[in-house]
Amino acid sequence: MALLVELLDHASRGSGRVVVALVAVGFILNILFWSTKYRTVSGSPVAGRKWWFEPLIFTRYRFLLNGWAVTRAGWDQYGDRIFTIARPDSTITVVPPRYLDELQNLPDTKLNGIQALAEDMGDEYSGISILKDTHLTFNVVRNKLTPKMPAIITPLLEELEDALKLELPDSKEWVAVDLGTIITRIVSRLTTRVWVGKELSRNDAWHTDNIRTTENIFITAILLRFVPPVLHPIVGALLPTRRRIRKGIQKVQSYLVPLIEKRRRRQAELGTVAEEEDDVLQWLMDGASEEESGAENLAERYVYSVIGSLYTVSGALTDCLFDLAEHAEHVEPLRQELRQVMAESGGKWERGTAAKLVKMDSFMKESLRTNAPSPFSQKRIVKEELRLSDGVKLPAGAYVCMIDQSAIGRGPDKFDGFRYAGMRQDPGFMTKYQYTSTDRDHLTFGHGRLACPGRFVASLEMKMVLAAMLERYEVSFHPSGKGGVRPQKIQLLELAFHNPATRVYLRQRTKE
Ligand code: HEM
Repeated sequence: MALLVELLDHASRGSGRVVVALVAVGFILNILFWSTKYRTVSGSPVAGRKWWFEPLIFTRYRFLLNGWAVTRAGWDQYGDRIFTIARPDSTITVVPPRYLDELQNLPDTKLNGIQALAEDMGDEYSGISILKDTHLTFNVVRNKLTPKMPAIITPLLEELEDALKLELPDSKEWVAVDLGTIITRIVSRLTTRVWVGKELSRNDAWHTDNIRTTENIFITAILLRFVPPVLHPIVGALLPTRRRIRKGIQKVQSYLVPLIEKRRRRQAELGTVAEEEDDVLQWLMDGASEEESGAENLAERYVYSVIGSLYTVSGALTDCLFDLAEHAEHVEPLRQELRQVMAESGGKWERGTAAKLVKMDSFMKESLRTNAPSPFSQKRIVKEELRLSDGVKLPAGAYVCMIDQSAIGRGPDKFDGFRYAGMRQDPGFMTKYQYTSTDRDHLTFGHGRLACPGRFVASLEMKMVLAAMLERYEVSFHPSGKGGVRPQKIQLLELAFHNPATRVYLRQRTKE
């Protein structure tokens, strides 16, 4: 945590020794050892290059410090054609959204999504390469967890109740809190409950170990992006975070390996899976290939698989709560909808409750539209040369992606939390504008064959947490409960983080 906070804190001030030193070292190494991992479409223009003769090294480091602005400039200048983004570690290719339909469902042998994800996230140096060449987690989340959503409502609510008591302030006065960290811990508990059960969801050390390991994976991935790929074996070997990841994995294995072995022994005795063990870990165990099924391998796989669930949901939830604080006019209508929906089910959260929270769904979608975690979507490695419908060729070995237009502010300017609720009143658009729906203008969950399989669970968990927060707390950026300024996110490369120094004020509501 300390290293992440340090890195982000320095980055947020735009100077600081850490970022300046890293940029300087990366810059020199890049001049000396430049190499690129990915091929590009010949003749495609480079986004953010100030003059045609500007050495590309400057464009690369402009992207590192100002990636969102470079992407925006690329979109504005070349949006409807193929262009490239020069990252410090490689050059990637941006294809326009008109190719979405023909690219979205191509098989892994032609366009590989998990390879692009792994290579962006530090590959073998962070250890995430263990996920390459397998769809185990994807299949488990899509085919097992999502259909089981009605069954996880009760355990999630029980876990949430306990987590709120532990993590949130018990005060009727305004109290300053680090909401991002609190929400990460709450989401870690919810995720653990659904993935491995109650024994670990109530284990504080488990959450700390998991969260720290995930942070070290992120830091390793980010730091490697500062230097050219030819140096990754050397820099990767020297990074202290890499050793910390190994230690973290060993800790997670020390919890999960005995659990997996215990389950296997019990299942051998009973000849069946106990009801309380019907969870994500069990489905991973059941679906694993021979090579994946060793207890240590499964435990390691768990760490990398859960990242997609933990950080995305906690980031999106924190944004929703910040949006509630900033656009407080939405709070009462959201509470009113919640009261009405809960009254219809006698105060109980039922199978259909989440779907009835149309205003909340809309608020979450608007929050995701205006706070997308990255301007890029549909990231893929081209495995064999592709000829597109208009004759353009994407070479094998290219990294291609699309721009999520809303992420770079090319959607409506104003935040309107009920925009999508309004659009859904037209019966033709009832489902098109749900939080979990994806299309060319809403790519934050991806789109097509590989679209995020966990978005339905994400939506359910987020609605539960938001409902609890609306019922029990007021949120503000100012200790008086009014006004205050929402801090800017920290942007580095194509990533955006909450500033860890951000404090939000919470106050318990008096019961209605
Ligand atoms: C707001 C929350 C979330 C966001 C914004 C998000 C976003 C994404 C995106 C952009 C992708 C890549 C899609 C593509 O390549 O086309 C993805 C993939 C994935 N997500 Fe999510 N996600 C979220 C929550 C979750 C949750 C809660 C889970 C698990 C329960 C999950 C599990 C996965 C998995 C397994 C993949 C596939 C990785 C692979 O290709 O194997 N996500 N997600």
